[in-house]
Amino acid sequence: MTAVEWQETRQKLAQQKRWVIKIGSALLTNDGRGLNREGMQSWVDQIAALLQQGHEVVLVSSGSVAEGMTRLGWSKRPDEVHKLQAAAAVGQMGLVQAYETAFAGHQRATAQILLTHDDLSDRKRYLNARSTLRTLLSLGVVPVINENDTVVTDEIKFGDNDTLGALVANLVEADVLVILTDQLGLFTADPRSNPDAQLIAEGRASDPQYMAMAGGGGVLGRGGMITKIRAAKLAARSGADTVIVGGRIDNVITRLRAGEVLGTMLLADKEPVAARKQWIAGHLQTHGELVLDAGAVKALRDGGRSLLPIGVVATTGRFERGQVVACKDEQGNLVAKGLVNYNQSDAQKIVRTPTAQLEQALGYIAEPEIIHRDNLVVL
Ligand SMILES: Nc1ncnc2c1ncn2[C@@H]1O[C@H](COP(=O)(O)OP(=O)(O)O)[C@@H](O)[C@H]1O
Ligand SMILES: N[C@@H](CCC(=O)OP(=O)(O)O)C(=O)O
Repeated sequence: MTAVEWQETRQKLAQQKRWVIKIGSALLTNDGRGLNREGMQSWVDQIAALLQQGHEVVLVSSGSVAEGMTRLGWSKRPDEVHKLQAAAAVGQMGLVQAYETAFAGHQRATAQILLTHDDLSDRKRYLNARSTLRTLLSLGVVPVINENDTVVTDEIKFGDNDTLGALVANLVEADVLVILTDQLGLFTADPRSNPDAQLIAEGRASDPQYMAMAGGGGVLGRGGMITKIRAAKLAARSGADTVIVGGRIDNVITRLRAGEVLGTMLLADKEPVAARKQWIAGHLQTHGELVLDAGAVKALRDGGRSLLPIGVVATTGRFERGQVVACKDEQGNLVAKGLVNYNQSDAQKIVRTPTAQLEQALGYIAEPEIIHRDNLVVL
C-alpha cells in the first residue's frame, strides 16, 4: 500500500463502530506502584467521548494481580498459584471500583465480567457470554473484562490478557482491537534492550516477520509483544484490525479516533471466518490430536476439503465425539483444528481406512468424514 492508502485505512479504521480496548498490567499499575488512577481517569474520559460519538466499547483490563500485590504490601510477585489467585481477587476489587467511579462521572454504567478459557470453549457458555455482552452494549453499558483468576489453573488459563482481548474481539465481532501498553507500539526489537529499535507504523497481522521481533515480556505483565502479535492474528479472524499503542501517549484514544499515526496498526487482511469456525480456532486447549499424512495435509490446506479417515495415520489423547482436536502433520506442526466425529477409541480403529471399509472396521456407520470441512479450521 502507498503512504496515502495507509492513511486512508487509518481514517477508516478510526471510524469503525465497535472497539475492544485492552489495558495491560505494566501500564495500569505504573510498573507496580499501585493503580495509575490518573491514567485510568484519562482513558475513561476518552472512552466516554468515543461512546458519545456513537461507538461501542468493551474494556479488557489487566492489573488485578499487580493491584492485589500493592494492597497486600507484597513487593515480589509470588510464584505460588494460590497466592497469585488471592492477589487477583483482592486487586480486582480495586480495579472495578476505580473504573466504576471514573465512568460514573460520565453517567455511564459499567459491568464486571470475569471469564475463563472454559467459558469460551463450551459452546453454550460462549453463546451466553456473547448475548450478555451484546445486551450490555445495546444498553450503553461498558463491560470491563478480566480473566477469572480465582478459578483457573495453569492448564486452562489465558495467562495474558492480550489473548483474552482478541477472543473477546471475536466474541463481540469487534471492528477494532486497541492494545494499550507501556511501549509506543511494536518495535523492530525490544526497545528496553535495543535503543536503536525502530517503531513499526503499520503492517498486516499475518506477516510472519513480526513474531521474530517480539522478545519476552515485562515483570508485571506476562505476555510481552509476542502475545500482542498473536492477539492481532486471532482478532483478524473475525475481521478486527489491531492497534498496539502506548497508553501513556497524551489523549491516545482520542487521537487514534482522529486518524493520527500512532503506534502499530496491524490489519486483518483475510475475509472474516464464520463465528462458529472462530470459536473452534479460539480453543487454546484441544482434547487430543490426529496425525495426518502429507496428502491429507495438502487436501486441507489447498483444497479446503473435509478430513477423511484414510488420511489419518495416528491419534493421541482422549477425546469424545464433538470435541475440538488438533490436526498435526507427521513432523508435529499444527495444521488445523476441528470438531471430531468419532471418539478416540473409534477414531483409532479407522486410521488409514478407506471410506468404503468404515462400516466393516467399526460395526456401524457414522459420518464418512472424521472432521467435516464445516467444522474444520486450517491455521
Ligand atoms: N519488539 C518489541 N517492541 C516493543 N516491545 C517489546 C518488543 N519485544 C518485547 N517487548 C516488551 O514487551 C513489553 C510489553 O509487554 P508486557 O510487559 O506484557 O505489557 P502489558 O502488561 O502491557 O501486556 C514491553 O515493555 C517490552 O519490553
Ligand atoms: N488477569 C491477570 C493477569 C493478566 C495480565 O497481566 O495480562 P497482560 O497485561 O496482558 O500481561 C491480572 O489482571 O493481573
